[in-house]
Amino acid sequence: MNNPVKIAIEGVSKVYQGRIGPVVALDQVNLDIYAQEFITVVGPSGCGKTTLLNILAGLEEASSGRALIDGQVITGPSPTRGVIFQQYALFPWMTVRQNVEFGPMLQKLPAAERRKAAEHYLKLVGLKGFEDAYPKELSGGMKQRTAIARAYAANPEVLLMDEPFGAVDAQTRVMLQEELMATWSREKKTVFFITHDVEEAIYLGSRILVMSARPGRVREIIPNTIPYPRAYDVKFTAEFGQLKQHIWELVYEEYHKKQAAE
Ligand SMILES: Nc1ncnc2c1ncn2[C@@H]1O[C@H](COP(=O)(O)OP(=O)(O)OP(=O)(O)O)[C@@H](O)[C@H]1O
Repeated sequence: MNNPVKIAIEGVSKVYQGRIGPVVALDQVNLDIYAQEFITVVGPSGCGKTTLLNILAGLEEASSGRALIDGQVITGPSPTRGVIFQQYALFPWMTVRQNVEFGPMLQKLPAAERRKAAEHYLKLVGLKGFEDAYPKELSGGMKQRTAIARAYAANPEVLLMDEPFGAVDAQTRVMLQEELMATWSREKKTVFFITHDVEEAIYLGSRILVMSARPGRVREIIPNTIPYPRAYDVKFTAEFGQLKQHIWELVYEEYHKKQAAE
């Protein structure tokens, strides 16, 4: 890839002091993520995916090693890095529009521009007409769409997504995947996207990071050369099938290592 390195993960390890002793969540993870890449991350449960994302978000500190963004060590959260979790974190006392305008408001954008940004992204995620609803009046999928619109509207350079579509129904999930890919193609953000779903990882990712069972290490990084924009039926091609088989085998192997260790 010719783009500059946007995020550098250099020898990152993380040890938690659990009640039954130390837990090594990450062990010497090294990875360069280039500007405008779409990295998807898969690996067995507990292999440290969320821990790695939290370190990139600046929500947790590495025990050793370091993570850098644009050459600067990450020391805390920043509006240039938008985080989307599986459980939509919306402000319940704000309407959909107010939630989406929150980032632009922090950035002190004039009211008219904030409104324009909110309208644009709410339309994009299919929530036009629900601007004045409160989160409690929305379905799970709609809440997650609001969370996504909110993250986009803050216009971050990097999107850190932790199983963002894990809690929505299958049809909504497909729509959100397509919308995310379209937004990424248009706005060329750098995306770090965790998923349990191997198909989703291949459909979206320009590279797929497979992590080993705990302690989390880089097991393999698989380039995905299927050209963008990818239509949904790309999933039925031979190239997709081969990637799927390879990644499944890796994940399956790691899953069994995890079972054997427990
Ligand atoms: N705050 C904490 N204190 C102690 N141990 C923790 C803490 N957070 C995570 N861990 C442990 O670190 C390991 C990695 O957790 P993490 O949530 O990063 O994994 P994950 O790959 O995201 O898992 P999943 O796919 O199930 O979401 C797990 O063994 C977990 O129990």
